[in-house]
Amino acid sequence: MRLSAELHCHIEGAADPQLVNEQARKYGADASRYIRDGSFVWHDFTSFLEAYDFAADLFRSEDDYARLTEHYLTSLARDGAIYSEIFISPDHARKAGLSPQAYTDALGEGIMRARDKTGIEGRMIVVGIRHFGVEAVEAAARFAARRENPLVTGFGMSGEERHGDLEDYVRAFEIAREAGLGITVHAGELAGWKSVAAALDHLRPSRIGHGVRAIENPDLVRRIAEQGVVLECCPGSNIALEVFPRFADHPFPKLLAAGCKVTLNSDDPPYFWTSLRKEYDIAAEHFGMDEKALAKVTRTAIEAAFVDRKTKAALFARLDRKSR
Ligand SMILES: Nc1ncnc2[nH]cnc12
Ligand SMILES: [Zn+2]
Repeated sequence: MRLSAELHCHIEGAADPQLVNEQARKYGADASRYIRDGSFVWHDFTSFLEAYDFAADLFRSEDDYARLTEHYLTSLARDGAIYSEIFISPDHARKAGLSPQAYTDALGEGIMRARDKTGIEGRMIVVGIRHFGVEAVEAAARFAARRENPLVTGFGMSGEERHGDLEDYVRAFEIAREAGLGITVHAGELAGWKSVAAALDHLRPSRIGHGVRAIENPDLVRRIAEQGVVLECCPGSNIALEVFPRFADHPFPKLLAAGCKVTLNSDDPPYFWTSLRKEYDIAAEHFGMDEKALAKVTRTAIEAAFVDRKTKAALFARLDRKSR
């Protein structure tokens, strides 16, 4: 089996339509506006976020979140994943009626259960939601910085990239950095190369969520390669959201050829009709990558992981055993 690792998946966005329908029944909600014929319904980024927020609101108890995480990571491991970082959103939990601490501990419990069953290692990246505003993102950073759950190892920001000015979010990222958390930020997905440059200038992340629209500026691509910034690429998501028209137009192969560190990720898998395994298959089919090149992508992900050195060494040992 091909081994893989994932750095970019929003846990609320990993709940498949069947599970969301079960949650809707449990809480007496009507999901028919957002799920039809067993598939999520949306037509652009704004309506995607609406469907996402609706589904997230149906995860309300500690048990809901623990089961979601256990279920997602167990299926990921069955597809060959040995490591996964999930984006977690205390704001979504609070809206659903759960405290950030209870939410994080429940997700941590799900991670541990999946590890006990399959051996997959998991960590959490707290994200602030950009369009919820600067105050909310700073509050998420302060929560992450307390590091009350040891599996929280990173901080990031997702949401509507076209909202607000990145410079206004500097404080949030400084709070997280001072706490020793790994830093990543969504940029260069819905907005162009300038958004990626601004993220590097102001937030100094070691990784960028997406970042693919850096391709619009060759100097920026060179900068990313030279600085060793890791791109969390999500090709299936990009095609579904029409960031690029076809896989043949996706810049992944060009970024790789330019020396950028690239990884493969599923983002919000059922919304974009994908999975981590499908992303690797897409790279094989559309980007001409052989198994050796895909194994290198997995190594890049482990190298860039927000995880302690000992765990990282154990993950590399698993990859080495496989390649012998
Ligand atoms: N693809 C995406 N971009 C920005 N924010 C998100 N939140 C969940 N999925 C996202
Ligand atoms: Zn994302």
